[in-house]
Amino acid sequence: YQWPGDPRHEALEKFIYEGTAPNGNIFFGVVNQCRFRTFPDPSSNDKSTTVAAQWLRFAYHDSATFNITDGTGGNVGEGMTETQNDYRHFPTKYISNADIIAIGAVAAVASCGGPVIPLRTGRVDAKSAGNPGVPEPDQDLQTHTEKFRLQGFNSTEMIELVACGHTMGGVESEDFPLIVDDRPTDPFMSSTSAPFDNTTAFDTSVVTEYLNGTTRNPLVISRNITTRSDLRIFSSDGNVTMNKLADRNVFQSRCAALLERMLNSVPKGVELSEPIEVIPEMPQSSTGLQIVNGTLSFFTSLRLARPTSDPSINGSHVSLYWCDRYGEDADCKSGFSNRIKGSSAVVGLQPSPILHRSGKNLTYYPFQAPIDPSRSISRFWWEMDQNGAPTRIDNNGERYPLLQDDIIYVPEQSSATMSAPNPNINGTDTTMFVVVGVREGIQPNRVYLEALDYTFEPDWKEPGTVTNITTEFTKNATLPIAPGYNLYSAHVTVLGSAPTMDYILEADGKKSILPYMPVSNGALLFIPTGMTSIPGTVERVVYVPGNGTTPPPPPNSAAARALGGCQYASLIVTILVGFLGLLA
Ligand code: HEM
Repeated sequence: YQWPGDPRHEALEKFIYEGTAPNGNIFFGVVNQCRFRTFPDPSSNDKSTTVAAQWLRFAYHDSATFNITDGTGGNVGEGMTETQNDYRHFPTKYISNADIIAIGAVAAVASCGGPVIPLRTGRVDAKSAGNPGVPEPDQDLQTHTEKFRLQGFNSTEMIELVACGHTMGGVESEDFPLIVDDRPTDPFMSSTSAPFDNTTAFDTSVVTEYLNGTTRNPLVISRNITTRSDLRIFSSDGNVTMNKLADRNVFQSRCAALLERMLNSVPKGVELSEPIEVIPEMPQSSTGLQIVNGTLSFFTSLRLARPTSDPSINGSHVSLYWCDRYGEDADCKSGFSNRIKGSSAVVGLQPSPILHRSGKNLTYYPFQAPIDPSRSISRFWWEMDQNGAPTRIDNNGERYPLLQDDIIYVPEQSSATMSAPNPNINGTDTTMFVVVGVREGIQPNRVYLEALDYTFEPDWKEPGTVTNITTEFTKNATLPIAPGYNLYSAHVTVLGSAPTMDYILEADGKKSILPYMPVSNGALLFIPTGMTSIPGTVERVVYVPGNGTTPPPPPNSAAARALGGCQYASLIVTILVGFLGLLA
C-alpha cells in the first residue's frame, strides 16, 4: 500500500479495522464479544437479544426494502430504534449510512463467531423511500418465496438466508405479542423474548435443534400456526437444505456467501469498491506537525496489523527516522537523517470484531518528535528491530511524505463547547474555537476551514441535515507565541456530532490543505491518537537510500567525519567516568 492513498479508502479501512470514527467515537464497543445490550444489568429484560442480532436484522431490513427515509417498510421492533441510535454518530463525508449498516452487519456476524464477510463499500444513501414490504411472519410460503425472488434469491437460498439470520436473536413479545407471550417463569425464555435457538453464537444450533425436534424457535413452534413462517420455509424442500446446513463448514460458508450478496444488493449505477482489507503497515491518520507545549512537534504512530500468533511483535522496538525539509540536509541529500530510537509496542485496546475474527491484532508504536522549524520534516520511515534483525518500513521504498507544513493544527489552543440543545436536530450544537499555525514568512491571501457534518433524526424518518460550513480564520496575536508559526483562529458552530474539517491556506497562488483532522465532540481539547507518547531524543544518523537498514557510516565520508565528533564526545565521557571512578 502506498501512503497516502485515497482518503475515502483510508477512512473506511480505519473505521472497519480500528472501529473508530475520525472524532474518536468507538463504533464496535456495544457489539463486541456478542454481548447483550444491557446484560448483566439485573433489571434488564433484554437477555435473549444481542446487539449483534439487532444489527444483522437491521441490515436485512435495509436490503429487503427498508431504507432510512422510509418510516413504513415493516421495520417493527425496539431493536431497530436502538440500532439507529448506535449508528447515528458515525456517517461522515467518506462513510455513508448505508455502508455503516453493512459494516455493522459484518461486525455483528464476526463478533458472534460467524464467518468474516468480505466488505465492499461505496453504498449511496437513499434520498427517498423504497417499496414497503419486508416479509412478515403471517404471510404464506408463496408470498415469501416471491419476495426473496425479487431480491435475487431462489427458494433454496431463501431457506439458507433465513437460517443464517435466525441463528442470532429472537422474537420480542412486546413487538410480536401474538407470537411470544409473556412467560417470566419459563427458564429458557427471558421475560419478554424468545430466542431462535439455544446459543447466542452465530452457529448451526438453529438448524440442528430444528432437525432434532428440540427447537424453541418461536417462528417454528408458535401457538399461532399462521405465524410459523420459519417452519414453512425450513421444511419447504423436505428439509434437504436444512440437513446440508447442519454441517458447520457448509453453514459458515453458505452464510458468508449469501449474507455478502444480501449486503451487496445495491441499486443499478452504484458501484461497490473491491473488498477493503486491513493495511499491514499504516501511519495513524493523525500523523502530522502540531504545536504542543510551545514546541513544534511531529506526531505519528506506526500501526501494524499482524496475525495474533505472530511472535515477532513481542519485545520488538521501532525507531522513527525522518529527513529535513529545508537546509543543507534537506531530503537527506547530505546523507543525514534524524532518528528517535526505540518505541515499544502498545497493543490496541478494543480490536474490531472483524479484525479479531480474521486472527489479527493491531499494534501501535507512538512517537512525538521535537522539530526545529527551520529544518522541518519532508519524509519519514521506521525501522523495526526484532531481536537484533532490523527491517525498514518505508512505504515501498518511497518513505512516507509529509505533504505540507505551511498550515498546521494547534490542538492545545483549540477548544470545543456544547451550546444549548437544538430542538431542530434533537441534539446539541457544538461551538468550536479552532487554532491553526501558518508558517512564518508566508503572506496568506486566505486562511479558512471547510466543515462537513451530518445530523440524523432519532427515528431516521428524515434523511437529516448536511451542514457544509466555510469559516474564515483571522490572525490572533493574543495567543501564545509559537515557534516558526503565526497563529490564526476561528469560531465555528456545527450541528451533529461527527464533523470533519479541512483547514485551507491560500498563498502565492498555492493552496495547502490540512485534511480530515480528528475533531472531538464537546471535549475541551482535541487530542489526537498517538499524543500520549512523550517527546523522544533526536539523533543525527547516516542515511543510505534503498532497502535494508541504516548502516554504519562509510570511512572518510562527510557523514563519518561529522559523526567523528560524536565519537570524541563519547571518549570524553568514558574518560570522565573513569576519572570519577578513580576519585571514588
Ligand atoms: C420470511 C422471512 C423472514 C421473516 C418473516 C422474519 C421474521 C422475523 C421476526 C418476526 C423477528 C422478530 C423481531 C422482533 O421481535 O423484533 C425476526 C428477528 C430476526 N430476524 Fe428475521 N425474518 C425473516 C428473514 C430474515 C433474514 C433473511 C434475516 C437475515 C439474514 C433475518 C434476521 C433476523 C435477526 C438477526 C433477528 C433477531 C433480531 C433480534 O433479536 O433483535 N430474518 N425475524
